[in-house]
Amino acid sequence: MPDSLTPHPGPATPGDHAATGASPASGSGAHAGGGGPWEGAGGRLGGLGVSQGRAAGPVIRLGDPPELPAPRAVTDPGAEAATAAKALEAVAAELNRRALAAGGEAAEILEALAMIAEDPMLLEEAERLTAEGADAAHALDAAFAGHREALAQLGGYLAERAADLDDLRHRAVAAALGLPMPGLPSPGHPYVLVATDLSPADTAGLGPDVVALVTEHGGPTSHTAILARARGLPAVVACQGVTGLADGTVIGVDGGTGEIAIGLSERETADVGRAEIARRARLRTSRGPGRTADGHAVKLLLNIGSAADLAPHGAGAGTAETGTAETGAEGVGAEGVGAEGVGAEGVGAEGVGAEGVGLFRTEFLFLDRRQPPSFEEQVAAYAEVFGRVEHVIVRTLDAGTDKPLPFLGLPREQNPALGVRGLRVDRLLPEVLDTQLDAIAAAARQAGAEPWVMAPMVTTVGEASDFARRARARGIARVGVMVEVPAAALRAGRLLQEVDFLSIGTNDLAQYTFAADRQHSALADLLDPRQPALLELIALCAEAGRQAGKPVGVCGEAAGDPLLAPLLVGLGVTSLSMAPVCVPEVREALAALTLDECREQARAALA
Ligand SMILES: C=C(OP(=O)(O)O)C(=O)O
Ligand SMILES: [Mg+2]
Repeated sequence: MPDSLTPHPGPATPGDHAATGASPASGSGAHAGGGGPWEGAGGRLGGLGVSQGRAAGPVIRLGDPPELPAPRAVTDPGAEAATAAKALEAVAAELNRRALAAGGEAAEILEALAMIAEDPMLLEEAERLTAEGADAAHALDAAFAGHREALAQLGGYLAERAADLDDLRHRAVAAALGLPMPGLPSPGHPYVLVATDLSPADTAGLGPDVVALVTEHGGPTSHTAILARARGLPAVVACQGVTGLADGTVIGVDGGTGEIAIGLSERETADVGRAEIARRARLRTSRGPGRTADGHAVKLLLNIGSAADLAPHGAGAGTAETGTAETGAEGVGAEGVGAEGVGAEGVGAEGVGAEGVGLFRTEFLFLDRRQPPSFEEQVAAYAEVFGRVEHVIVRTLDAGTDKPLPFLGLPREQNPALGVRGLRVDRLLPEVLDTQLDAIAAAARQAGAEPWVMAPMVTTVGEASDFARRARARGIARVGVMVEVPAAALRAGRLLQEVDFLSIGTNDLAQYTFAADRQHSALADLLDPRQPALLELIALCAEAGRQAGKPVGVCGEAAGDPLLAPLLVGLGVTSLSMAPVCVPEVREALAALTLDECREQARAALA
């Protein structure tokens, strides 16, 4: 049975988000597979691609930090303390000035940095050191070093923030020495900015002439990566040796694969620019089923909370794209939209032409209420979605922790994330699940649909088999479970003897694998879905699915990351379910690589 949302021409998608295409030297991101669209006579470097897209242009390296001269004999400690204070003031003033000019997210970052420069503890430490005989520059250097050390010892995400302090230190020392403050070059032409590490202040202050970023240090959660992604600027971090390139060397940067090609010709540079413009245009109109460059089908599905997350019925009149021969049995096209599909007028969810709904989070119907929704109300809400989308995976109520439902009257818990949540609510209130399964079955009959149904937070085989029995007893043909707990991943093969499919919730699976609260920003590095331990669990599930001949998808946020999607496919998952905005880029990312290349990425990540 084909699973589909009718593809239709929709509004511009958020894939078109960068200034790079506006610049003549800006790059592509066409992701034509293994190597870039360049020869690059000067060889290659490799790093970690953290922001999709390709660009080419001459390298300009960020100016070196000021050299600290030998300590001076101090005759007037008060004057040194005043110089140190003025230097910190000047740094804060400069950052605030740039914040005003930048606006938005960049302004917030610059203002936060200005506040660090104004931190009284920093000044007190510098004053203490001048009183002990240090000159202003050395006092500032030592005060920043102390703060930096404290951060670095905390490790992980906070250690990545140490670079912020280095940048402030360079600025403050330069100000104390009467040197110009180090900062971004403005050569008046497009260029690739290369640096040992880029401070948030620098990244936030980037002008439109920067077409790509490459740094020698940095990680996927660094500000460089986050801001580059937000701006759609191709970026590569952890690129060893890049600062050894001479200014003016023309390089090609692939922010997806992390490849740097050195010594591009004028023609190659122009080709990269054209390809990038074409890529962005393609993303805007991207349609069709998910598949790799060699035709391996991977369903691209949507995460929704209600029918309102689908485009209004009838909004996207017209030209449904027809399926093609390579689409295969699981493909989607005009023929995939039957009477039970989204309708002849061709409504694609948000116009992105996905192949169905991979995660219908039903708890949104239950939130913010004094009473649970009635049986009839539930039937109407589910039938509305089933009537508009042919392939829907509906998840039963996932209450608890971040989604509390007061009317359930669940007992207060010391540690709710490890308590009665998801399917576990059924232990206390079995009628909630029974009513919901009844409502799903009734809605399916009403809409003439065959939804797949899955349970959240399943931990044991016993839970899976009980859930499957109760769902099948109501005529629900395809029953699955989410894999969000390591115990479930470890028993994936056994679970698949009970159910028809698995859907991996990487958000919770990361939380429970790394014992790190998924909402805790200071633990973001632990929650990074690239962590090999998480990837191993995903691989276990995918392999179990392959052996059982049953689908295993991913519906956590990781599925919508175009840098991760190929890797997940390489691990063997069969579908990716994501927020609608993510679909075009993920589709594009998969289409650029063969299945073998995806597998190679997976092998490398696991290693
Ligand atoms: C998709 C998931 O479920 P939710 O984010 O709703 O907990 C997940 O945990 O990855
Ligand atoms: Mg979850």
